[in-house]
Amino acid sequence: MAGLTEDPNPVLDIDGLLINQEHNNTEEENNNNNSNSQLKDKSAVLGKDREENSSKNQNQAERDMASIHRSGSRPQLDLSKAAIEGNFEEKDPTILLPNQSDDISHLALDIGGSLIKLVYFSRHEGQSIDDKRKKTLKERLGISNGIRRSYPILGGRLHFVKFETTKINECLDFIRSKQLHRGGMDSRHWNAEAPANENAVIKATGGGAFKFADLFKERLGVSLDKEDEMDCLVAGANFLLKAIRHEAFTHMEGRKEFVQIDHNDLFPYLLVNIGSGVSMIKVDGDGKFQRVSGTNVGGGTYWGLGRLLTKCKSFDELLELSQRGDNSTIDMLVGDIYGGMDYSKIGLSASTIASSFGKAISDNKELEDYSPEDISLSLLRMISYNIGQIAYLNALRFGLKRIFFGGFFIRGHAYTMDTISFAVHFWSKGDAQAMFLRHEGFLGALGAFMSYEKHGLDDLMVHQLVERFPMGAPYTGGKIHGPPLGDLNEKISWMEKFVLKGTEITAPVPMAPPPGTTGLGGFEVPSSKGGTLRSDASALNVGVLHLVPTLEVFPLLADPKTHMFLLAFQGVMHISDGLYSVTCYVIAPFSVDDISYEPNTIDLADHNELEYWFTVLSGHLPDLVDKAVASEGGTDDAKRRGDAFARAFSAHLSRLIQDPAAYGKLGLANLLELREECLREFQFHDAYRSIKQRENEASLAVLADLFAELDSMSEETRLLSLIEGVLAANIFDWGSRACVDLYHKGTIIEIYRMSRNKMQRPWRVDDFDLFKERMLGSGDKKPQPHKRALLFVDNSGADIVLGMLPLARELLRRGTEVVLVANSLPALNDITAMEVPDIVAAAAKHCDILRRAAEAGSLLVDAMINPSDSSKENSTSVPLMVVENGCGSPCIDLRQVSSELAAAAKDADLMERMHVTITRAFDDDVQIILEGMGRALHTNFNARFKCDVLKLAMVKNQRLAEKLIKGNIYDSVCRYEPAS
Ligand SMILES: CC(C)(COP(=O)(O)O)[C@@H](O)C(=O)NCCC(=O)O
Ligand SMILES: [Mn+2]
Repeated sequence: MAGLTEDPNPVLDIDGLLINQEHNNTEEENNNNNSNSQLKDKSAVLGKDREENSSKNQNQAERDMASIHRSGSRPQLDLSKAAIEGNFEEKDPTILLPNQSDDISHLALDIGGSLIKLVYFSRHEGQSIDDKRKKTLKERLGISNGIRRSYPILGGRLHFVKFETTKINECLDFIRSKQLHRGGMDSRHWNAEAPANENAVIKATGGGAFKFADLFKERLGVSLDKEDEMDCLVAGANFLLKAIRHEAFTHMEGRKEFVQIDHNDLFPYLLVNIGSGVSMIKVDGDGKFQRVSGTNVGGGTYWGLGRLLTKCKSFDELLELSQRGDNSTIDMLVGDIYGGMDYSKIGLSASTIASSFGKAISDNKELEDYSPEDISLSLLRMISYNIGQIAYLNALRFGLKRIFFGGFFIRGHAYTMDTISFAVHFWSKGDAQAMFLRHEGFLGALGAFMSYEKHGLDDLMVHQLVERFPMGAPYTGGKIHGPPLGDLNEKISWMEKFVLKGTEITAPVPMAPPPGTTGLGGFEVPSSKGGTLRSDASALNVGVLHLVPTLEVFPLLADPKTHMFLLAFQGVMHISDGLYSVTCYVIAPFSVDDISYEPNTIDLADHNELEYWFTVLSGHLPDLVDKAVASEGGTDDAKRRGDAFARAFSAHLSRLIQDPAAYGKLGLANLLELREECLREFQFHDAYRSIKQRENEASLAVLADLFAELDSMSEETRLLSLIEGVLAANIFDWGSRACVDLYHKGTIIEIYRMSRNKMQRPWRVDDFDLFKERMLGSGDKKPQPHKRALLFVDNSGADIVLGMLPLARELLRRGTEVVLVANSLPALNDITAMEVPDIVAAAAKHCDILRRAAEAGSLLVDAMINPSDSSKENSTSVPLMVVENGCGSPCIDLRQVSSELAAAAKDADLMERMHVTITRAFDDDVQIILEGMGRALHTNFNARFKCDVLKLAMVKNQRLAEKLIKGNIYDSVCRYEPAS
């Protein structure tokens, strides 16, 4: 690559643009001061560019808006026929939107003795724009529009909210403010199309469904349709255990571990629901269960006795007291009886509780002489152990190995869970396992929701559910969680108030010490006791469940357990060249549960890793906020949102450092995605917009020269040069602190050149020779090119323009169809699927191969230079296509990708005919190329595929380089793995 790296080609120098935004600002200021003539010259070029770009920017802005709508983050309101309901004089009257169909909501309730639990559904259909590219792509990939089912859940969200039963009026206000009681349901059927009606019915379970029926009728005009509590508990638990990936977990000695439940081996199990009282239910299948036992000593007992004995005002206060208690002052321990010794013969340590509250009989003390903290702890342990023990005995009675505990007694309280686990472990001698559920308190409400006919929930599969944790969601509803949040403005005000109050969600949280051990001797104090107890609000670790029926598992993930379901056998058998070839019909919708794929490479269960990445992300925050605010014009509104975003994201980090498993299993990819989602929540839809645009323009300006140089090379030199180009250009990464620091030191082209100069082989991971052999063969043997290549592209600017596009061009030249796979939504400076066609169109001006391929892939619909050409259907080239990947993150979890991408991963010709020849797997025809740190290192580094895969990335973080490849920052990874 002599020209680009050594010769100062004049074309390369036309863009002296500095890529750092702050740097540009400084540049402009310097110009104003006339203090730097060199910079002044550059600024002149900049100014001209800006004028020329203003109309382009406008187009871009329009497209961006389209993309925003597509993300579904800003539902469009249909205000036609809007009317104020009730009293016009009222302060905040309810406004009815009869024609609003985008956000229809449906509701089910579980009204218990102490808490009301609500599950409600809001529809947010993605407003996908079906442009010509998409339509042609759908035809080509054989994607039908018929994925939609007749059920109402087409895409929407399930929300989980709770209120104290004593504050039922707040609950009613909440339902009214969100119009949840007008969800369009006739007497029994849940019907999204039905108009709001007078005889609306809401499904409800729990004793309060009877007690408060009149109040609901009076206040909301709705009837409560009562559902059996046990039916609901079981339906809710079965749904959660089947549909939510990280729903069940164990909790021992302060450690939470998620359990992967095999759906084929879920039943039978024991469900222990700890509410005011306790029910124990043997569950044998969907709708198949039996209440086998229970105990009247439950959550109500703890709260009732606790209130009498300590004068506490709330359940949470009582629980909080227990954190600071010492039960040995009041419980009689084995050591008290045996003079401080263990009763080792029967395995009881000195600290085992021999008799709860037993010391009170011999002490000459009154109630006032015991501390409320000690009483609370003693009571909590007494009740938790008792429940654990009875549960185990029932499991033993029916030969059940698994016991799931739910109900709001647990409240995510680590000490309670440890105590129950300890009892089960102790009495079963480790044979049975106590498991807990993240949605522990919502089993009944979910079950009530599922009792609507045709709710569509039980059709959903794990990969169609995405859980998001917007700020405010877990805190919504009732005084204990703050007011119901109506809009962004309210959310921001609430965040501001929250911080002013100095409540724990934003307070700096000390790094938790590594968990200690309890010891096996007996009922010791579990180690999770102590430290700060989170408020009930923040302990409600459930997010909003997004139901996305279009998501699919990436079909090329390899897994030995993956099985295809043979639906019909064609019975054709023929012998050719000594090979038996059997053709059969196959439908292969394998379930994600069969896959042992783990997207994350870095395990954040390692506390050192967790601490490191949290520090890195906190460090990025100020800079990110600056970029985000600038991307929205730096207005006061943007600044306020920027501030709220920073607070919200810090609050998430604080929450997660305290309890890393709070939102489910946590990997680095989840953290990086959480940051993007949090930006979107505060309506920053593309923080790096202008940076991306500038880098694209600078790179496109030198592309023709790059093509000319590449074309003058031999096939072998060119292939090496192309891979070097991809690795070198991956340096343009605004998510890496080191790289951003580097951008202050030079122009795009200078940095690109420097990066190319450092590309000498061998790279730290270097499978290039293997890749070359697959591409070019060895000796006289010329291999068959892949039929199709999927290129997972990463960053905008040089990365796509000077790295991935030239590689795509090479593959096209060799007769391989190319699919560029790009993000659905922005993340850092990653290119999105929406932006790629413009880049391709600009590049196609310099290159016939790209132009013909883009035409063949219908990419040049609007941007085509010669409109008459674009109608030519019979292009001779293999096509270049673009698909969105279904994500808005710098990483990719291949268990949940867009249906477009899934379709592109299947061999279109063969799959269309729905048959494969088993002598040759269709996957052999496909090759995938994963590019960038996020997609090839942080995630998928260890993933195995059914097809050939090339993983390319520059490592832009010193710690990751040391850890993953025993190398250094800026080392390169070129990993080639033939189909497995
Ligand atoms: C966010 C990223 C994964 C993006 O990398 P890319 O996929 O663009 O190569 C990467 O920039 C990253 O891991 N950054 C955080 C660490 C750091 O600042 O060094
Ligand atoms: Mn990136």
